[in-house]
Amino acid sequence: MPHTISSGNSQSIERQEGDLPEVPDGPAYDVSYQYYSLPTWRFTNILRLIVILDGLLCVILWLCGGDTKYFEDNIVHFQFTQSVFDIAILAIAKTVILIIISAAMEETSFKLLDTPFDSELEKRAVQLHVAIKVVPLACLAFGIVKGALILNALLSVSGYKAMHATYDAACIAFICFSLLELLIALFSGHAMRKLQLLRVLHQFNSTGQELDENGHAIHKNPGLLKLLSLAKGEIPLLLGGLLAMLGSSGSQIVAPLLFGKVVDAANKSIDELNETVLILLGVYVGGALASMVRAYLFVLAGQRMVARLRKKLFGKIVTQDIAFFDVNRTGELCNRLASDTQVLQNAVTVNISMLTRYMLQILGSLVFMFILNPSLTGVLLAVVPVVSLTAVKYGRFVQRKRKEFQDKLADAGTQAEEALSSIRTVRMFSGEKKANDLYGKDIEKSYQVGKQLALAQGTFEGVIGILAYGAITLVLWYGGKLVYEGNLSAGVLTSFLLYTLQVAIAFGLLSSLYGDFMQAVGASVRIFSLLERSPTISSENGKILPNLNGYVEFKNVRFTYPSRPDVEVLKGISFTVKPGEMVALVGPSGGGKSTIVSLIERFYDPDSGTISLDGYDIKSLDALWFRQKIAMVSQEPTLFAFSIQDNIAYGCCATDEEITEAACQANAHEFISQFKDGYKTLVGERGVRLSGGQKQRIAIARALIINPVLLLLDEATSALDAESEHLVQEAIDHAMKHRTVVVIAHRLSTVRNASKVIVIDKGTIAEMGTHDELIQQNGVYKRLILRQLTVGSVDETSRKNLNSGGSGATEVFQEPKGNIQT
Ligand SMILES: Nc1ncnc2c1ncn2[C@@H]1O[C@H](COP(=O)(O)OP(=O)(O)OP(=O)(O)O)[C@@H](O)[C@H]1O
Repeated sequence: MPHTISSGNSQSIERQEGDLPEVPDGPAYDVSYQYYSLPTWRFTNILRLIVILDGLLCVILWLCGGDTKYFEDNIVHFQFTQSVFDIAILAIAKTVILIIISAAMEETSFKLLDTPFDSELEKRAVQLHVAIKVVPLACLAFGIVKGALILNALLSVSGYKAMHATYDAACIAFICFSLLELLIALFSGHAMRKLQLLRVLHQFNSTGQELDENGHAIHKNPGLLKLLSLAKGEIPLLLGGLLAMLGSSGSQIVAPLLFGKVVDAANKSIDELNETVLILLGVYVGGALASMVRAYLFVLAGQRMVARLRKKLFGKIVTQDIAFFDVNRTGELCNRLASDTQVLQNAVTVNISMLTRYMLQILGSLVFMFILNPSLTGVLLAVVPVVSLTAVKYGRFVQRKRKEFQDKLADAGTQAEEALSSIRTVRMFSGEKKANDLYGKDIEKSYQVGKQLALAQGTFEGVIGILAYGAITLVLWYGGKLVYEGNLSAGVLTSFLLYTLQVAIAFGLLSSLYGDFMQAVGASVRIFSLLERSPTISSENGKILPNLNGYVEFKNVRFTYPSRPDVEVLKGISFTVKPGEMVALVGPSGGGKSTIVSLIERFYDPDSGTISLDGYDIKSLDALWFRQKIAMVSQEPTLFAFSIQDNIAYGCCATDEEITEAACQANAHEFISQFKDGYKTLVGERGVRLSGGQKQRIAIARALIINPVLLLLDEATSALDAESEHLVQEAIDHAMKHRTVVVIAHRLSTVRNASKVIVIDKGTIAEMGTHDELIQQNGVYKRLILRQLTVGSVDETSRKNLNSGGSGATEVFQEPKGNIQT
């Protein structure tokens, strides 16, 4: 496979296999292919910029000289000392030639870096280095001769009529620029030798991601093409929209011309006036219809694209690892789905359409203006770059301020979201004032930036207004002068002014588009980084076992949360759970019990060691199948805003009978039947509010319905009322039967019945055995139980019983409320 070695945006040189440039010393990482590029601000680009300015300036100065007749005369009756037509043509030719030579020279020098002894290349490089100096030198000589002859004619030839001042300026500009270009070209050899130092190595891994020098993936701003690739499916709609746009822009371009004709016709006859007005009306109606079709097709394409993008993006987000959700806030992710996609929709469809429309409008208007009056157009062209450069420069500043403002507003939004989503806690602690103060502070910060934004935006509009209206006034004055001198009709001046306004408005709108595109670039970086992110824990293509007994084994498992890389949470955990056993995890808070359960669910993979199910490393099993075989009932289960029936059948497809059966087993059928809509009752904010015990029982039914081989339980510590607790406990006891169970135990009755109790303390197994064995050991477990008894409601006799260490101590834990909250 040939490797592309690109030497800048415009050139690329094919290299053969084995020609890979050497990778700098550093860590070993997977580099699939690599190429070099050059920085933007380098010798050739600076030279190109100068020659383009040279060409533009000479042509503009030539166009600005005098009226149409003067302009025509100096082409048709060309005289060497009376016209700068030759200078304008030479300046354009020089621009084109120097751009071509500089590109070829850079490409040749680049190739020479990798094949330094290629004599053909060396010869070509010498020729190009000579040519890049000869061209400006020849132009300089020409300019000096012409300048000298003009000066001579001015000083000593009688009857010589001086040229228009802008023509003299064109001649002087041509000489100065040629000299400057020659001076720069003298350094071409030195600059090309420096390419070796300047070139930047780009390297990519096998998935096509660019890596930095340390081998880490770089997230780059996607290019316009990549952005457009999002709208690939909408190409027919967009093409239709573009066609319609040609029609609507065409009508806008022709309209001012007809306007002028109406003014002129009004000075001639009523018939001509009627006829011209009718044509103008026809053009306007046609344009409006085309606009309608354009708007419809573009908006439709945008809507289709954004709907597809949102589905794809959500699909990507929802399949990410749990570790991803530890570091990305839900609010931010929802924001990407809602507003980033919207920004992209606008950029890829509406903004692109606007960009094309305004460009067409500007170009078309300029062509018509040039046909109407070249010298008036020249005056306009001289001021347009000043206005547009100011607009772009200042526009960027305003854009930065706007971004800052939006960031501050987003901070305030997060604050509000946090307070409102935890409104019960806020109310419980009378935290309304505190929440209000926090939100108020953030809003105040955004307001301060908002004030600066208002000032920047106001000044921006003022400055651009002064410049734009100044330009229009200048054109008006110059056009008025031409009308006054009889060189222009009032109708043509009217058309011209309307075109000027059209160009000014289009420029203004173009500069506002810049901000939209920048916003889209930001949004697309975030969206593409999500679309291209592959979860490290793959869900599919693993082994599916025909039978599962539920034998779980942890072998020296060590684990650190990716979001907290400096703290090792599990430090070498090993234990087994045999089929049908109930193993209780107990221990002080923060010890790592929930982490063990998360690892069994394969929310995360361990850093080292293995977790196996029936002797198979769970990493080798198909995660989708595997998760169907285990179920988790947590302390505070989350129910979705669906019907009760859909909540119970969330993890599988089940018949109504199966759902009812599961609900019966979970002691939930009775209370569900009491609702007016029974199993169809909606749960959540728009539906019924369920009590903690009811939620738990629905969660148990949800777990039971998939008939899991392995049941994971986090016992509720919240105080359910006695009746509810009894019902929940009964349901749990029922669910545990004939299953392998791992339970984070908070109840003494659970640990007492457990086949094995594992005490987890600071990421290690502190003790392991049955309840009775651990009580005998007089260690962490016993201390936990004693502490519980100290704060619990068990009487003094019971504590003495326990302290005596006798197995009879277990009897005291039959207290229904006696749990071992840790
Ligand atoms: N998603 C996470 N990201 C980073 N650190 C975490 C995460 N979840 C837990 N931890 C940290 O891991 C350690 C163990 O937490 P874990 O929840 O497993 O303990 P636990 O024994 O279940 O505690 P508790 O009984 O209070 O629920 C704690 O220090 C905790 O702060």
